[in-house]
Amino acid sequence: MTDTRFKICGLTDPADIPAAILAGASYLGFVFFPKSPRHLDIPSAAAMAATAPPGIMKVALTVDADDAALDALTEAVALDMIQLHGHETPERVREVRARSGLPVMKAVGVAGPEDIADIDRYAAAADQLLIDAKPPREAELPGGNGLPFDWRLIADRRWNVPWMLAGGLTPDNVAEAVRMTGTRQVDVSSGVESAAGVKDADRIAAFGAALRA
Ligand SMILES: O=C(O)c1ccccc1NCC(=O)[C@H](O)[C@H](O)COP(=O)(O)O
Repeated sequence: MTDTRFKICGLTDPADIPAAILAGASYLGFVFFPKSPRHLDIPSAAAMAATAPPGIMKVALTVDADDAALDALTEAVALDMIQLHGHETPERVREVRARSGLPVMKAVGVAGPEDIADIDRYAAAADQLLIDAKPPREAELPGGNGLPFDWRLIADRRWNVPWMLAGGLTPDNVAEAVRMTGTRQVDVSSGVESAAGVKDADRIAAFGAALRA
């Protein structure tokens, strides 16, 4: 399992960056969604991203952002990828890629077999997919809810773009998730936190170790 790449999403403290790097993360995720406990303002994100070593993908997560918001982000923060975590259509995914000049990862929520067709639809438009648990109807946040979905739904599926498994992953269950789905990449947020929006360096290290075990 040593080649499983991972993203630590929702970094809020400058100290989260060395913790994620030390654990072996390939991607660092910054959330731009004011309702989230992980929301960052642009100057804070720019300062944090500037401390990341070369070769680590710095990903901005946005939710149904308009062009002006995306332009403000991409002008100020040294980014390598944009993650769209709202109701963006495949056409909007293509627009964001063309406008930003950055690769785009589209999050697709899965709750049941009826959601698998959506993954196929977005695979034709995005550079990467993030296959996440669909948020419960009453959830305040479209992601970062610490909920897994039934991994058997995607166990035998492959797409023609790179994809990441997300949703409720923890140091304790990530090895099983990789085994069941065959994914080469995973994403975690609340599973490596001590409280909402507060990353825990020991849990980040344990997550990386679980993928190397
Ligand atoms: O993390 C957030 O606060 C967030 C807010 C708005 C949209 C998406 C959000 N997170 C999305 C992610 O990429 C998470 O890492 C992914 O949903 C997995 O989260 P978790 O189940 O907590 O590991």
